[in-house]
Amino acid sequence: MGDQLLVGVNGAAGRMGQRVVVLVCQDPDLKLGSALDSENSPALGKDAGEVAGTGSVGVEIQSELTDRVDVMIDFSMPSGLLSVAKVCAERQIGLVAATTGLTPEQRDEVLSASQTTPLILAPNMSLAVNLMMKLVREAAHSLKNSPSGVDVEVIERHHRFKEDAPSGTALHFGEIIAEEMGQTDHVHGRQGRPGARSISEIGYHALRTGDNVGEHTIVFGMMGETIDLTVRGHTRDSYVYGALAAAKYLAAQRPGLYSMADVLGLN
Ligand SMILES: NC(=O)C1=CN([C@@H]2O[C@H](COP(=O)(O)OP(=O)(O)OC[C@H]3O[C@@H](n4cnc5c(N)ncnc54)[C@H](O)[C@@H]3O)[C@@H](O)[C@H]2O)C=CC1
Ligand SMILES: O=C(O)C1=N[C@H](C(=O)O)C[C@H](O)C1
Repeated sequence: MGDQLLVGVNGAAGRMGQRVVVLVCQDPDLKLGSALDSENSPALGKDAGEVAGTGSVGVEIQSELTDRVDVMIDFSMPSGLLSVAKVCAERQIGLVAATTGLTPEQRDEVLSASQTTPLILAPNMSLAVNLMMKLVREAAHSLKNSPSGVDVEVIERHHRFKEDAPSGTALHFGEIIAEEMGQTDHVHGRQGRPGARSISEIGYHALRTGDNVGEHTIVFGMMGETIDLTVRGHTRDSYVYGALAAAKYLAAQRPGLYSMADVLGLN
């Protein structure tokens, strides 16, 4: 098994990190090399597999990277991503960065790691969501000169525990639509008397309900008809499979910034 890729997981005790631990251990091409979490995590010192409910895997959760890994997968918090990006940049470890809710400054700091190491920074690792990004771009491009005007609204649903809103994916859908159609105002919810809707707006609506693992609907509203494009996750594994594909892809790359479209062959 000497050819196995050694994978580190940052945020290993979290909802996503636990599923990454389980699916890395099930993949014959991969081996769990390190499991990291916050220095305040009650999971420190525990076996990552035990925490993930899959039985002992012989890797303890630690707060610092001491073991050798080939690629790091991060599903943590902005502070966790910033720390691990610095380490990956210094040690030239490929980084799959999946954490959302970064400020523009934090995003730039993470992106700077691509000067010395292969990097993917993507708000969504799922195949279906990345394909939907292509479809939404095509719809926005085709509708941009619609004579009656098109109102675009982005609706997302996530579990009650999610800390950032709107989702990183919703914001990215908005960026794609604005690139194609030219809207300049990003409006988050509406209340009171905001007045008639302007065509220069993209509206965002973030629902937080139960254990929903993630749904996004893009509404293209016109006079007389509407197109709704929806993508729904059923389990968190949809994101993990994409992250594992990204880790394998980065292992063969030179330092630089890569995209999930590169990984999934969607370009
Ligand atoms: N790009 C994608 O496809 C996806 C991205 N996400 C994002 O991944 C992130 C994590 O999501 P969940 O697992 O649901 O959250 P979670 O709260 O269940 O897990 C986060 C984990 O990170 C740990 N953590 C906090 N600070 C840390 C630090 N400084 N260093 C290392 N670990 C630290 C926490 O202790 C926790 O175990 C969120 O930003 C979420 O939006 C989630 C799903 C898919
Ligand atoms: O926190 C989540 O759960 C998710 N976060 C990502 C986001 O903010 O876009 C991706 C996915 O929707 C699940």
